[in-house]
Amino acid sequence: MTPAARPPAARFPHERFPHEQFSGDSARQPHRRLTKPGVGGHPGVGGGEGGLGVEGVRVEYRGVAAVDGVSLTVGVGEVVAVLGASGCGKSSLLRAVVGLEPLAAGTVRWDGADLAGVPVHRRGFGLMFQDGQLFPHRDVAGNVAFGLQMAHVRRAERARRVAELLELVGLAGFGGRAIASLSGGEQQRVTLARALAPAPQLLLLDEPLSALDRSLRERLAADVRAALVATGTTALFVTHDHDEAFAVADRVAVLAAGRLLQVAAPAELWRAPASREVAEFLGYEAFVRLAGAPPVLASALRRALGAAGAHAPRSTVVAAAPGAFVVADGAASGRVAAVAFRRGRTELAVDVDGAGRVTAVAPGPGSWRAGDVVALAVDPHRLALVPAGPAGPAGPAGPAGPAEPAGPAEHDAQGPELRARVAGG
Ligand SMILES: Nc1ncnc2c1ncn2[C@@H]1O[C@H](COP(=O)(O)OP(=O)(O)OP(=O)(O)O)[C@@H](O)[C@H]1O
Repeated sequence: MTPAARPPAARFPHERFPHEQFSGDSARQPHRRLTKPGVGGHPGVGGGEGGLGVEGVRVEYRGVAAVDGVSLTVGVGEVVAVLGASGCGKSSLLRAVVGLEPLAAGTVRWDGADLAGVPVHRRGFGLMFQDGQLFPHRDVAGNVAFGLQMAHVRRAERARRVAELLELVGLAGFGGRAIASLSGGEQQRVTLARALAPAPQLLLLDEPLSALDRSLRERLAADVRAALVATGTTALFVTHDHDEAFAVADRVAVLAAGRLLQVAAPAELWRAPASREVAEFLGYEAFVRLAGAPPVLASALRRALGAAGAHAPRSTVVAAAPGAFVVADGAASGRVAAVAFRRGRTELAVDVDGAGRVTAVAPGPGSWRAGDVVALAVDPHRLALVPAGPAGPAGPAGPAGPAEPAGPAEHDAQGPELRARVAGG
């Protein structure tokens, strides 16, 4: 049971969360088709009128910006994850969207209409939190039916809807179970079903899985996505977990210190981070400026990129993720600093001239020891090209200096030229 499954006593007997008061209109919508409209071509994606439009939003606490000029769209039926480290302003952004936080600047629109002055309960948005805040005295079905009851949906329709949603979240037959008898993961499934029941026009999920252990989180992230897709729900999903963001979202928005650094589909974000800051945040660990790198390393990276159809100009910085270097016959080499066996593969900390210390991998266990020299091949799927920093093509050899920040634009700040070069990489 999640620690905070019990709502505060002050909320009884009305059983109504201020942030979960659904507008009658949205709650009375007939159940949406269990298919997602327009997957991959959502109206509103890329700045259209439909769905959520956040423009230049700033949230301040005592004059200090927690969210600083964020612009973002979520198209109808689209799932966007806001990904960022703790304290970067994710929850503040979400609270501003739902109307719980005043805007110091900017606008929040739905279907093109400015929501300034529209109270929380009239926005038709739903919220789901880390702690599900389920009603402990209601059974599972009673919890899922809550929003429908508030909207005076008829009993038969309610029962049909509850059964459909419980099946959708993998809890068919759980309707009569007491909340206290459920595991943490099952409780979050109930919370999801309850949040989806009134068919909110936008569902905002704030770290909904972070109270669960990692393996459960991974499974549930896939199930959350499946449920959002099946119901065609438009959603903004806040998380600090990269894997979760990549598993759940159509597009991922990277937030740091209140600023939006990049918004892109998961594969695009991984392949073409807009800046070194984004790449580091995604876990890229070594940055090599090709011009000035040791020739052996530069040509090994070039060959790997070339094999994947990517062309790297001399000025490019190549970012390498853990596992980009593989212990195998290859042109590059390095000296082993440490060895760790991890579930079916070995990870070696290897010092590579020009790249610094990298995490190289080898299949299975091995007999490497610190000080050994190992040959390294390069896995192009763990490389990315990031824009060169201010030092430019004549920059220092070895690990690259800091790259220029990408700026706050919603769009991929990398620019069409470099993106075209990495296409297929
Ligand atoms: N009510 C408040 N008063 C003052 N400062 C606040 C308030 N709420 C948030 N902050 C500050 O604003 C910044 C952003 O907070 P926010 O909760 O939005 O970040 P977050 O990315 O959601 O963090 P986490 O992942 O840890 O929940 C933090 O520095 C936080 O301390």
